Order: sequence, then structure tokens, then C-alpha cells
Amino acid sequence: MASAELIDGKAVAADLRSATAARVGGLYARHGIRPGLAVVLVGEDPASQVYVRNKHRQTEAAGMRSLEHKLPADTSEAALLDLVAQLNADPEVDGILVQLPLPRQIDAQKVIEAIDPAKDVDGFHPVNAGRLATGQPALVPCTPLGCLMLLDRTLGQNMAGRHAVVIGRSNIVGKPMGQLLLGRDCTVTIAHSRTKDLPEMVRTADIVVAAVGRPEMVRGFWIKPGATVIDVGINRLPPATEGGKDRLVGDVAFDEAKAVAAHITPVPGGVGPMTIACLLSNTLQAACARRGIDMTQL
Ligand SMILES: NC(=O)C1=CN([C@@H]2O[C@H](COP(=O)(O)OP(=O)(O)OC[C@H]3O[C@@H](n4cnc5c(N)ncnc54)[C@H](OP(=O)(O)O)[C@@H]3O)[C@@H](O)[C@H]2O)C=CC1
Ligand SMILES: Nc1nc(=O)c2c([nH]1)NC[C@@H]1CN(c3ccc(C(=O)N[C@@H](CCC(=O)O)C(=O)O)cc3)C=[N+]21
Ligand SMILES: [Mg+2]
Repeated sequence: MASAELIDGKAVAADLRSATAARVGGLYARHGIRPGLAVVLVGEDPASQVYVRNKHRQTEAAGMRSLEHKLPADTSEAALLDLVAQLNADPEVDGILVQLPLPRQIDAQKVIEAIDPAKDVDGFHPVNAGRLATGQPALVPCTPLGCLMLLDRTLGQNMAGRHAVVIGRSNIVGKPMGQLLLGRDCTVTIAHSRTKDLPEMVRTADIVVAAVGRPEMVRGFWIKPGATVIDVGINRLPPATEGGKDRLVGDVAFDEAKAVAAHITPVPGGVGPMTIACLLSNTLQAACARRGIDMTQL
């Protein structure tokens, strides 16, 4: 049976991290500046702790400063907004990331809107979302930006006129992904839970981006032969055998889709590592933009 080529997100992410580290070195050598990333974690969600630890390690490995703020689960919205205001005012802080999800008592949208758009390395602030939507320079959400880089590597100039189907319409993945694909001249469909006959819709896609949060929902028979499949989903399933380790699966039934697609991202090792690499690159971008430094000249 035919088998898709794997898109090696882990390797592309390593390349992007080393390119970022080299520029961080240039920024320090020429301007004496070391970018700082503040990561705020409220509560003790185990998955969030893993991400935050990975971000911390990779930020420092790229030569940037990582400033972690861990707050108890019962932190009030006012206290978190106070911390964000402090970080906005702190000249040592170039990027601010407030890990989602937040506990119930905190309105995440309010917190996102409190972040200085110039330091919004997640690209979630309405100013950055609006800039992306209107084609102006912006801080772009890390996950869709990482997906775009993988597509650029895989398809090069062959994206124009292609039908891209994005499954999921969240502000952090689906919607910005749609904008980025429009920017590559794709014809874009954004599907969601009310989409009628999703399998038939996906069948028409040259590019499929699955960002749903439902383990292995996208089946192999949905995929058009030769399509490119980007699986954003991160779903933790209980061990297959007793005493085994948790399994991580995507939103795509990988083995089935692999037999039909031309290119596919694995989970783990696909989009996930690109998200963190793009966070580091966004932090460098924010540090340069705030000071009027051209990042491409570093
Ligand atoms: N690899 C990475 O770096 C990252 C991975 N993720 C993963 O990506 C996935 C999506 O994340 P996120 O966007 O935050 O999720 P959200 O829960 O915010 O959004 C999920 C979207 O999927 C849609 N949806 C749900 N069920 C169906 C269905 N049966 N058919 C069609 N559409 C459906 C929802 O539709 P509706 O709007 O109608 O409710 C919604 O638009 C998750 O698995 C998450 O863990 C997220 C961020 C980063
Ligand atoms: N403000 C905010 N910004 C985010 O970007 C953000 C967030 N909140 N909340 C949670 C989601 C999820 N997310 C991931 C990052 C890396 C991997 C990742 O590195 N995944 C590895 C596997 C890691 C593992 O084994 O668990 C991989 O897919 O290979 C996954 C998911 C960022 N998110
Ligand atoms: Mg979400």
C-alpha cells in the first residue's frame, strides 16, 4: 500500500531553534540585549506543567531569559491582571505567555486583552488577530505559524489555488490558520462542529489541518489521495496495556490516513515541537520590534 511521507516537525523545529539561537547571539553581541520571556502558569494542570517546563528549557537553550511565574489555582482575576500589568511595564520582559486553560474564576479573554500587544508572543490579543486578518505585520499564534512553516517546507510554491480545509475554529488555532492559508492563496474552508457532512467536505481538501481535540476523529477514507495532512491534535489516552504509559494521539487516525495521503505529520513529533520553536522565534521578533531592530540582519 502507498504510504505518505512523514513531515518531521521535530527536525524542522530543531532547525528553527538553532536559527533563533544564532540570531539571539547576534542581538547580544551587537546590541547587548538578551530577550526575556515571562511564562505565567496558574494552577497545577499536569499537562500544562510539562509544556511550561519544556518552554523554560528551550528558551534558555536558545540563549534567552526565561522568567516563570507560578501562581496557585485559587488566584483571583485581579491578582493575575496585576501581574500582567507588572510584566507589561518591565523593560526586561519582551514576551508574555499566560498558559491556557485558566481556572474557572478567571476570564481568559480579559487577561489576553490586558497583555501589551507588543509583548503578546502567543499572538492572541485582538490587535494581533486583527493585524493578521488585515495582512499587517503581527505576532502570529505559534501553533498555526508552525503548521504554515511545515506546509511551506512540504509544498513550497504549490499552495496557491489549493483547497485547504481547517477543522476547528478556535481563536488560537483554527481561525488564524485559515488566515495564514489565505495568505498563501489557498481556497479556505473552516469546518466546525456544525459543519454538515464533514467527511465529504474533507474529501475535497488538498490540505487538511485538523485542530479539533477529538482523538483519531479524521478517518483515512475522508482523505483525498495525495493530500497533505497536518494533525494539530494532542490527545492523551490511557495506556493500551495495564501498567503501560499514557499514549499521545492526534485528531487524525494516523495509520489509515498515512496510507492515503502524500504527506502527514505524526503525533508526537509533528506540530507540537513547532509550537515551542515558534514561541522562541516570536519572543526574538518581539524583542527586536520593540527596539526597532531588523531581526533578519542579526
Ligand atoms: N500541537 C500544539 O501545539 C497544540 C495542540 N492543540 C490541540 O489542538 C486541538 C484543538 O485545540 P483548540 O483549537 O484549542 O480546541 P478548541 O476546543 O478550542 O476548538 C475545537 C474546535 O473543534 C471543533 N469541533 C469539535 N468537535 C467537532 C466535530 N465533531 N466535528 C467538527 N468540528 C468539531 C469545535 O467546533 P465548535 O466551534 O463548533 O465548538 C471547535 O471549533 C486539541 O487537541 C488541542 O490539544 C492546541 C494548541 C496547541
Ligand atoms: N498560552 C498558551 N499558549 C500555547 O501555545 C499553549 C497553551 N497556552 N496551552 C496549551 C497548548 C498546547 N501547547 C502545546 C505545546 C507543545 C506541545 C508539544 O511539544 N508536544 C510534543 C509532545 C509533548 C508530550 O509528550 O506531551 C509533540 O507533539 O511532539 C504540545 C502542545 C501549547 N499550548
Ligand atoms: Mg483550547
